[in-house]
Order: sequence, then structure tokens, then C-alpha cells
Amino acid sequence: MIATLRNVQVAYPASTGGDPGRGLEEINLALRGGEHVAIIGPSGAGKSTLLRLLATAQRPSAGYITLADCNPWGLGTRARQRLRTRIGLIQQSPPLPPRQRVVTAISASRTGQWPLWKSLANLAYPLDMANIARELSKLDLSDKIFQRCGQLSGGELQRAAIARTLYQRAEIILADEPVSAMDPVLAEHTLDLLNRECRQYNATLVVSLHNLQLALKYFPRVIGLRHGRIQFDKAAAEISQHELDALYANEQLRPTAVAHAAAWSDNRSRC
Ligand SMILES: Nc1ncnc2c1ncn2[C@@H]1O[C@H](COP(=O)(O)OP(=O)(O)OP(=O)(O)O)[C@@H](O)[C@H]1O
Repeated sequence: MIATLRNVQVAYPASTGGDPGRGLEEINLALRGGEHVAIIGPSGAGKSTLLRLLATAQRPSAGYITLADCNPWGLGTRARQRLRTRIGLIQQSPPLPPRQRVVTAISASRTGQWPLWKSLANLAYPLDMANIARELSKLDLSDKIFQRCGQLSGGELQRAAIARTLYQRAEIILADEPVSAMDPVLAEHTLDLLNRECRQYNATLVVSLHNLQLALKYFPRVIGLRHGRIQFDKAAAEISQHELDALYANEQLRPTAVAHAAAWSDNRSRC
């Protein structure tokens, strides 16, 4: 298994002196290397928290986690940093420095894997321009290579962050709503590309999505989270409308989410 979580819990500090905020509770999960998994669930369900846990950006309050056969929180700082070079986290609003050029931001994703002299030389002039240009062209961003990150649109920034993680050659790619700022056609194209690239390099891909249609279409395994707990974890083809209704029950997003799911079910039954 590339990742396992046993009875994992994340409790956030209470903001007003009450009970601790609920992030995740009793999460039990095993991910095989090379698997492609979508995480769905209403706003506040814990999707980002789960991705941050898998990225070692968040420490569990309780329970046990292994990544690539080691406990990240039992490692020293250096060893944990080395482990992080094998994990790519694509955030919904990628925190790329606004004044940094796209080429520099992308090349920085590999510096943790390089010796110090190479990282320093790379700061002065990106050493691997051809491969960076290749990753950008896959995402139709070739013309943005020397642009400053702060000058990119939301969707372009998300695509630059995806190019950065692909260039990193991460073994585990975690993406938090990676296509939320893209138009529907670009969103499909980008998710399709991300899946193909991960298959080619046998990378494990875990993506949180609010768009159920995309989750069910592109991911063979889907995890439904609600109130910090796993409601279901099963093959996309086996998820029923009833389970989707229950996942989003009483949530403000329900009408949109269920409409997406109903459209997808209709399409599925017509095929
Ligand atoms: N840093 C934090 N401090 C306190 N509470 C937090 C923090 N981060 C998240 N939470 C709380 O934990 C819960 C889960 O949040 P999380 O961001 O993981 O949900 P999500 O499913 O990704 O939501 P969304 O779909 O809206 O992005 C929410 O109730 C949220 O308010």
C-alpha cells in the first residue's frame, strides 16, 4: 500500500473556547500504488483536511498513518522533507509567488530532489527549460513560460500548478479541486490529462471534486465524506443515487450536486 490511515482523527482548535472543531473522525483508508481515487462530499466535509494529511501538511490528532511504508511523523525533519519530495499537492488556489516567473515556479518543484549546487545554479537560470516547456505545452500554457505567476488567470494558475507537480514526477499526486476555476471543456481536458499522465508514471492520484459528473466519469474509486467521516468508499459504477442523496442531504449544495448526479445517471443508463 502506498498510504494507509488507521483510526485517524483531526481535531482543530476551538475558536471560541468551545469544543474542538471537527476535521476528520475515525478515518480508515488504504490506497494502492497507482490507484486513481476521487473524494466527494459537501462543503466542510473534510476533503481538504484529508488531502493535507496525505501530503503530511497536517498532523493527525490521533490514529496512525503510513506513506510509502513509513510513518511520516516518526521521521526526523530531513527524512520527512525527503518524503515530501515524492508527494505533490495541487491546491485549489495554488500559492505560487506572484512575482515569480512560471518557469522558475515549475523548476522549484524539483529542487528538493537535487544537490545544493544544482538548486542554487537553477535559481540563477532554470537548468531544464526543455522539460519544463514540455510540461507546460501539455497544459496549453507554452506562451506563459516567462509570465509572472501573479499575471495568470485562476484557471491558468491551476494549470501551472498541475504542470509543476507533473514536472516534479511525484509518486503521489493530491489535488484539491484542481479544475474549479476552469470552464467545463478545459476542466474535462485537464482531468483527462492528469489521469493519463499518472497512469503513464504509475503515480497514485487522489482528487477532491465538487463536480460529481467528473468524479464518477474519471475515477474508478470514489470516497464520499460527510461531517469528517467516510460514508462510502466504493467503485464509481456501484454508487447509487440514494447514496449520493444521503451524502449531500440537507446541504445547501444539494440541488446542484444532485442535478449533476442525476444528469450523469441518465447518461450512464443511456449508454
Ligand atoms: N485551520 C483550520 N482551523 C479550524 N478549523 C478548520 C481548519 N481547516 C478546516 N477546518 C474545519 O474543518 C472542517 C473540514 O474542512 P475542510 O476544508 O477539510 O472541508 P472541505 O470538505 O474541503 O470543504 P470545501 O469543500 O468547502 O473546501 C470544516 O468544518 C472547517 O471549518
